[in-house]
Amino acid sequence: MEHSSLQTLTSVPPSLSIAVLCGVALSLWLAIRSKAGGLPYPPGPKGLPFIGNVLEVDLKEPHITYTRWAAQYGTWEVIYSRLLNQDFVIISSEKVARHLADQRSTIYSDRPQSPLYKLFGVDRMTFLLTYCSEWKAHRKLLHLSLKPEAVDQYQDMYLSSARRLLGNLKQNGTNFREHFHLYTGAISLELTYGRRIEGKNDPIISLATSLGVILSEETTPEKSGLLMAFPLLRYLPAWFPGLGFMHYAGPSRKMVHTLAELPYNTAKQQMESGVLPQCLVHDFLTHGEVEEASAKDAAAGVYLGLSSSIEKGYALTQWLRQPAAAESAAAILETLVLAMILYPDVQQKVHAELDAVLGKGNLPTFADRPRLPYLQAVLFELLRWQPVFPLGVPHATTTNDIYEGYYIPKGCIVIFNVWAMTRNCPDPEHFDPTRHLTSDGQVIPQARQHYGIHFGFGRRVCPGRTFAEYALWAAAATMLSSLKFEKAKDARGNYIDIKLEFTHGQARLVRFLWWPDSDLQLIVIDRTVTHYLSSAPLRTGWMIDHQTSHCIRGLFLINQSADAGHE
Ligand code: HEM
Repeated sequence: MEHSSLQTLTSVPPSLSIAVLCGVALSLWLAIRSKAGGLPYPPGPKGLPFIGNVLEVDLKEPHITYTRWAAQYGTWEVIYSRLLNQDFVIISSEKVARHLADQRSTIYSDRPQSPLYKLFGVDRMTFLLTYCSEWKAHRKLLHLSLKPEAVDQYQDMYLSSARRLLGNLKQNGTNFREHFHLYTGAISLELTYGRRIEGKNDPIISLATSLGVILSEETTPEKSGLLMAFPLLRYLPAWFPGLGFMHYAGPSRKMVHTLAELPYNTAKQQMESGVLPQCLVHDFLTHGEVEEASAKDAAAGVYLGLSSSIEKGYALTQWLRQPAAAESAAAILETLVLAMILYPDVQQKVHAELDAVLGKGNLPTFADRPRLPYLQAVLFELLRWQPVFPLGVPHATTTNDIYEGYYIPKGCIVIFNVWAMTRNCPDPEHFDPTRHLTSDGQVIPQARQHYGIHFGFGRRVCPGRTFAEYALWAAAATMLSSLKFEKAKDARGNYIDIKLEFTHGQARLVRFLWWPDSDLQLIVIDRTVTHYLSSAPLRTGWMIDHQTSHCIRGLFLINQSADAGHE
């Protein structure tokens, strides 16, 4: 009997067996897709059995795929998709995002997890924690120092750091990206531990940078996927083929531990001796009523993301999906420079506003901020034009949910499609600050609320938003009060076109501007210096613009023949 059924099976033509298998797979797939008492998942692309929509997502620019889906599936602003075994909902409407994240915050405030977090020792960082009591303790602490009234106290710190940034740019514009990272990193470090750094050779920063390199090179979403698909692999030795990255797990854990302990303990000793300046750890020790371990981790979570990005460029933060303080703010400053070069009329208006309010050549203070609405609108427009987190930072659901008759399962990854939310306006690719202004040039009241989408949703919303806004404003106002950015010119004096290109972090969350290092791309002009002193030593890279009599310094190596021509 057995034999005959086997014979029957083997005698079936192969094409029929494949058809039967596909049929079974399809019914399984359809069964999976209509869960929870027959309620359907939100609309979305059908996808293939088992692998789901993996092949349909443009991995380089997933926000473009998701925005196309949002348009394709019409008025419904929540799209469902499945990548391998993982459910996703993609929300492309600010209203729905706020509704779910704010009003159902107990369901929508978890974070997706990876087995690599624990393996590499970063699982206790605030931004990676699940929605648990430990996370709540971190948020309580961070709120102490990052609430608007608290960050307001640091005005002098932002301004003096912005002036150092200006000095660095004037001194050596070639490394402008490094200056931006140093600026945002230094102020965040000072805010966290009250520790002033003068350069990237600070031992703590070097350690964090090395850690960032390990995490960036040895841990990738692909490796995370491997361990999630085959959890037992983590118990195999690191020499096992394909598991070489596990060699780095132990050292990484040690480095994270050192980085959480060392600066915290130093700050604590300074506190005991009465010399610790106002900072996060100062507030934690004075008012924070939580375990010391939580305080160390909460501080390290802010600090780790920032210091690693100073030199090696985004390493830690890309991989961890850390919505990093320094990295995001530095990326925004780069985009500011790009916008000023591509839209000289906008730059001219910013200069005019600054000169009218401050007087030409004077540096700003925060008292000037309310009188500079155009500059504020430029900062709002920067993030709308080129959001740093085009897909926000993913949340996950803690339980099943039903929204408008659609089923959203527990453990579903929730993507906030910030890109789509910033494209629903006329001519979205055009940089136009006046979108955020009334007809008489004042900032429209809703602009600030809409800007909030770049800092996340619900209980997970970025605790550093106000701090970031101060830091960006100080840098932008200080730089633009003195500097003018322009496209570079070739040897014949023609402007060199800039190719607008963005690149993504490994986790494809953060978009970075792509500046090919080899090209002479832009020049920075000190517009406060109108007379060139011939007695001053002529420095490589400086030249005079004879039309404006401005002193100009190339951000990249100035083309020799162009240089000679100007001199
Ligand atoms: C322009 C700069 C910044 C941008 C665009 C930004 C954006 C974000 C976003 C989108 C999130 C995720 C929110 C969500 O899950 O819905 C986030 C979380 C976070 N941000 Fe920021 N951020 C910036 C600066 C900062 C700064 C300066 C700090 C600290 C001083 C900071 C600390 C954090 C922390 C700790 C989290 C994790 C919150 C959690 O998971 O509960 N960020 N940020």
